[in-house]
Amino acid sequence: MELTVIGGTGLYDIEGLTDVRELELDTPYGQPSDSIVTGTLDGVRMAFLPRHGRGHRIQPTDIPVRANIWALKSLGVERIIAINSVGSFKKEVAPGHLLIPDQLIDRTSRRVNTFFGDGVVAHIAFGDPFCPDMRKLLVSCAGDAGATVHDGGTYVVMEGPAFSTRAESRLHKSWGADVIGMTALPEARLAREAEICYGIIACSTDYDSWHEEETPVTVDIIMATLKANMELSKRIIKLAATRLTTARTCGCPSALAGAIVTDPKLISPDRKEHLRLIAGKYLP
Ligand SMILES: CSC[C@H]1O[C@H](OP(=O)(O)O)[C@H](O)[C@@H]1O
Ligand SMILES: Nc1ncnc2[nH]cnc12
Repeated sequence: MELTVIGGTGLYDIEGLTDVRELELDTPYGQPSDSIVTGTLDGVRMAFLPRHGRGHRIQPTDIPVRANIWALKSLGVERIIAINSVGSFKKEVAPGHLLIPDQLIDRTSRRVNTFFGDGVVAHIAFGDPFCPDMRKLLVSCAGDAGATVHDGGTYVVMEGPAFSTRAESRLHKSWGADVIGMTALPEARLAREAEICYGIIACSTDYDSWHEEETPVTVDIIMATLKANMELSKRIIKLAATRLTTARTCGCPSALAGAIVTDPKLISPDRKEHLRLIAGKYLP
């Protein structure tokens, strides 16, 4: 599978695929958010998974992120483009603009964020949470697709589901963050543990709740720019599919090398088997 798209709010299917198959997968972490559609887009093998499920049934806290990433890894996925709607903390990142983030701040509180634990300790490097090559690809494809695109920025991940208070919004803005959403974590962290290249197209839909002259964000406000943002995202996905290089030269394919600190002799055969898909090459 050369490329995978995880769709967010407003993106529940991908158009133009041929050789379409719909896979209902099960994983050690339960079922993914929905069936995974695979197919070919302009000669490139692709997979698509909507993180909230079709019909938007799953709230951010309840997204089965480990099942989603495990299922994609089991299909041999090496690269993920994630589509995320976000509120903006910067006047210049207006609704309708796109931003390709390079940093994250974790403000979630109710999510399991690792495949490890249960007797196995692993500390991946996450200083740069996004694949640099995916970021470069997304910035160039977004520009060529006609988007106003901001290269880099910090995405605050909040728990939700309610939007921020004005005070929280001002606090996040004062930290120098650029955008806020509810879904980039633990998705990015689990993709890194699974050694999958991962990049986000953050689609600005609103000014969150900090702006003195604007109404604090509501779903209605978000809906006003959602359709145009998703049309742009689909154009970017198409361009990205044609511009993939075959071999990965970033650090993502070896993200787990040296990260597992537990003495392998102390890891039970059952636990090793459980982790085989994610970490098998490091746990002989
Ligand atoms: C329905 S607006 C709030 C919703 O939109 C974002 O979703 P996603 O990141 O999947 O595009 C945000 O994180 C919230 O889940
Ligand atoms: N302001 C906002 N806060 C959290 N998630 C969002 N998704 C889109 N806009 C958002």
